[in-house]
Amino acid sequence: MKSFDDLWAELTAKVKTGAPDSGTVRAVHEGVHHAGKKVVEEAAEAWMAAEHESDERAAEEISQLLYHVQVLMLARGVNLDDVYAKL
Ligand SMILES: N=c1c2ncn([C@@H]3O[C@H](COP(=O)(O)OP(=O)(O)OP(=O)(O)O)[C@@H](O)[C@H]3O)c2ncn1[C@@H]1O[C@H](COP(=O)(O)O)[C@@H](O)[C@H]1O
Repeated sequence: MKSFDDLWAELTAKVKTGAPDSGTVRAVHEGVHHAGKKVVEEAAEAWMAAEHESDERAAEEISQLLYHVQVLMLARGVNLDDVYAKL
C-alpha cells in the first residue's frame, strides 16, 4: 500500500530525473493549465462516485484525484511543506 507521502516522493523523483516512460513526467511538462483541468475532471468523477457508486469506486476516483493534485503541485512548483503550512 502506498501513502500520500510515498506517492509524492515517487513522483518528485521521477520528475527530477525526467524518467522516460513516466506519464507523470509527461503530464508535468504539459503544464499547470492541463494539470488543473485534470484536477477538475477527477474531482467531478470523485464526487459522482462518492454519491452514486460503491465504496471501492469512490476510493478509486479519490485516489486519482489525489494523484492529479500532486501533478498540479509539481507543475506549479508547490511542495508539501508549502501546503502543510496552510493546514
Ligand atoms: N496513482 C497514479 C494515477 N492515478 C491516476 N493516474 C492517471 O491519471 C489518468 C486518469 O485516469 P482516467 O480514468 O481519467 O483515464 P482517462 O480519462 O482514460 O485518462 P486520460 O485519457 O485523461 O489521460 C490516467 O491516465 C492514469 O494513468 C495515475 N498515474 C499514475 N499513478 C501512480 O503514479 C506513479 C508514477 O506513475 P508514472 O509516472 O506513470 O510512472 C505510479 O506509482 C502510479 O501508480
